[in-house]
Amino acid sequence: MEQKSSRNFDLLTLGQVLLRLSPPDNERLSRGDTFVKQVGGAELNVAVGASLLGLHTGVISKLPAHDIGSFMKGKIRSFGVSDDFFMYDHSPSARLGIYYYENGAYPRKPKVIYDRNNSSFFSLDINEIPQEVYTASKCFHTTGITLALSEQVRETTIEMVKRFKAAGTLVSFDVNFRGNLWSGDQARETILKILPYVDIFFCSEDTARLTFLKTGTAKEMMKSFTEEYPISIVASTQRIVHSPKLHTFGSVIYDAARGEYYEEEPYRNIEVVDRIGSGDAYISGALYGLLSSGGDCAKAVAYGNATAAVKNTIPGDLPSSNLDEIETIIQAHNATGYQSEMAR
Ligand SMILES: O=C(O)C(=O)C[C@H](O)[C@H](O)CO
Repeated sequence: MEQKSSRNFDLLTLGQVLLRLSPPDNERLSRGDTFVKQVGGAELNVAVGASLLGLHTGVISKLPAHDIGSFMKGKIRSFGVSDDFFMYDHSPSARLGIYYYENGAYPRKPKVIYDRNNSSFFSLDINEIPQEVYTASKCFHTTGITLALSEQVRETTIEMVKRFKAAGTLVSFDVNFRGNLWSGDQARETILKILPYVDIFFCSEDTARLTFLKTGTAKEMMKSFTEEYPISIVASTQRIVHSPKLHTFGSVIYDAARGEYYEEEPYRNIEVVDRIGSGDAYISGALYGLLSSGGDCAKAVAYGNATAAVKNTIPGDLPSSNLDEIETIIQAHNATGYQSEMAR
């Protein structure tokens, strides 16, 4: 796995930053008088998680040039994530994407309502992205959410993926399939166009089967991506939902150059408070593991699993663990097998 040490950033992510509005406690979206403001967006979540672990990260995005944009910018900076590559929309109709989230409580499911169409990010054009971005970072990460947003954003993203790859940047991509943004067929058709440029690929077993129509075991499917495309690393997370508030989380990583799979005992009996963003937290930990070690997949599994497991226990989209916390949790996980013992 090649890393260019002269690059200023370890990780740049591309995506829409979203304002999340949730009624407090278990109140419903259709009732109540108050919303809690939170900050989200899959690619921002990854940049925040990796920054808290110690990587130098930034987000490439487009925000409205008004107070709501400033609120987001302040929040993002407070996590040490750079706004060097923010573009601003000065038009009178500039707006930030919003999503409304209602917490679930068994047997009522959680609810997501997007209000993001035609927000400022949707006008992101390849010509407004500064050329220096393509050589600014060791790794570039984006997701299927960004590709799903609009034709304009899709074209910009595909072109950026190609330019980052051509500039020698490691390209990381998470399918992150959202059925409320596009269909499986649309996702497959689009993502297959960028897989020739992807180095690190995050794809769940369900998505491999349902979206990419793969068959076989989870490990066979992971390997098959690397046989069809020049992908170096495939990571797949696994979640078992024992009850709405009690989950098991683990992952497998396949290293194509070594022809080896890496996995560890999963985290069991996670007390889930808010699972949103835990997949992104996993990616932040896995990329930290890879980028801080020159491609050690065992480290990626350990840091990815621990960062995701902890995120599940915290409200909001963003990870909040620093390196000390994650390393303490990894040590406890390895030494005592506490989570494993509890399940036996
Ligand atoms: O759903 C989206 O598009 C978001 O980006 C909001 C959340 O932060 C994201 O889903 C978590 O992965």
